[in-house]
Amino acid sequence: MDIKICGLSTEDTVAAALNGGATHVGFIFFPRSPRHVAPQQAAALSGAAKGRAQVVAVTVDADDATLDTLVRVVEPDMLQLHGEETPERVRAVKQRFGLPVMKAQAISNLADLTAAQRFAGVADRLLFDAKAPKGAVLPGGNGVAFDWTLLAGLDASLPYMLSGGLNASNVGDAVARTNPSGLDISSGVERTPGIKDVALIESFFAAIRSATQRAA
Ligand SMILES: O=C(O)c1ccccc1N[C@@H]1O[C@H](COP(=O)(O)O)[C@@H](O)[C@H]1O
Repeated sequence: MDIKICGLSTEDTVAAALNGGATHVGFIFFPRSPRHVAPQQAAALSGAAKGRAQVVAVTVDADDATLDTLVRVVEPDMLQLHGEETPERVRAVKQRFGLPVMKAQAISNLADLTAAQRFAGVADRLLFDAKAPKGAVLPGGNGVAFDWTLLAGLDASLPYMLSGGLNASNVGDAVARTNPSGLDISSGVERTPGIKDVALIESFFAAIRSATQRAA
């Protein structure tokens, strides 16, 4: 199972993610987020991940000029589009940059899952996240889970990562209920918003290990 630790901003937490077995490390490029990093900072941090994990640049309705800079400076392996991007926009981004795209879809009901099917054959992967609470500043990273039972019977024509409110206490249950091809976590391994914690990252990986051992 792929595991993405998202919203990293320090060397020690990038190292903890990689040592724990992260297959993806995510950097947030959204100025309103407490996890926002400058492209040069992400480029420096992601050096440690080269050859060990995929570097994911997370953006929200970013324009071409912003993406041009990110792709040039950070050289990510994948773009995560976490805004209101349409299938046409996803197609255009893939064509312009030649990079795989993971499209986030906010989920609060079955209609949202149906809407996600618009990206079949367009995005390389989906990321199911909870719909942001009313008044939230961020479209993701709010530490809120959605009703995982909505995923039962999902036509899994697209691989997806499960995200939204995951932490060491609930990840075992999440895996048992949804059997996703990937997991994505941000605020569940933080001490305070934007401040990742090495011990919480280690606990998260330990919880995944015991969940997968139980399932085997
Ligand atoms: O984390 C952020 O600040 C963020 C900002 C803008 C778009 C996406 C963001 N994070 C993504 O949100 C999900 C879930 O986060 P959490 O575990 O519930 O805190 C994760 O995919 C991040 O990539």
